[in-house]
Amino acid sequence: MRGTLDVRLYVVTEPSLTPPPRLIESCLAAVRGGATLVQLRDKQATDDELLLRAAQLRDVLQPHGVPLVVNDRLDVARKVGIGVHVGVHDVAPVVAREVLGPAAVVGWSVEDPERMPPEQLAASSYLAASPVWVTPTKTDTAHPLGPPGVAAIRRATDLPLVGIGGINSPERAAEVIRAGADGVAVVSAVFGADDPQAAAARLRAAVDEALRGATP
Ligand SMILES: Cc1ncc(COP(=O)(O)OP(=O)(O)O)c(N)n1
Ligand SMILES: Cc1ncsc1CCOP(=O)(O)O
Ligand SMILES: [Mg+2]
Repeated sequence: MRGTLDVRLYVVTEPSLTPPPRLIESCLAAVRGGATLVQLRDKQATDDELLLRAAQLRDVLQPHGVPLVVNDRLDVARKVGIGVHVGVHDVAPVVAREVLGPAAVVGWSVEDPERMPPEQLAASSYLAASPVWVTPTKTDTAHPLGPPGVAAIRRATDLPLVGIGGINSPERAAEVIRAGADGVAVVSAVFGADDPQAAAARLRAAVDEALRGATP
């Protein structure tokens, strides 16, 4: 594993699949199945709702040693004492790092391997190759990178790297790892499954097996 952050199975919430009454239960099921990192991604919640959900999730994940990251919202991350994931159209990793301090998890989406300024890399805890494949879960994405795009990012940095987007099977998860990623980030493959724990376990097993075969 590169770095100290465990990104092997990163689950990202989505209000239509993890509605508020089921949010905590769904995330805990994913963790029981082997999720190593959780992102609270909710663009519909009010500020108060997001703050409350973030604090509750932080508290239930903490005994499992699974870090929580909030999507986009640096203000929420700062208030709740959690990490943040930022994309190309959000605040830059250098800004997030300055606000959250050296110990925080700061994740950054990479949509183009040619656009990875060293100062942003230095401020990031992990990178997400985004998207690897087309996905119905998020349609306003950049052009899919495919496994070759993941490999190009891998050649440019040693930071922990996940692929996200369209990773809808253990086979695709393994393909992303074989391209050079350290883990996979998924929404629907876990939270859209009838049994999120079992789905997470299958993905995690595929990631672990592919990692065993990957060159160190
Ligand atoms: C792990 C991970 N990777 C990529 C994204 C996408 O971020 P972004 O491009 O900022 O898009 P939104 O999620 O904000 O719609 C992500 N959230 N998480
Ligand atoms: C949040 C996000 N960022 C890039 S693709 C994506 C959605 C991934 O969803 P799924 O795992 O269901 O394809
Ligand atoms: Mg964003």
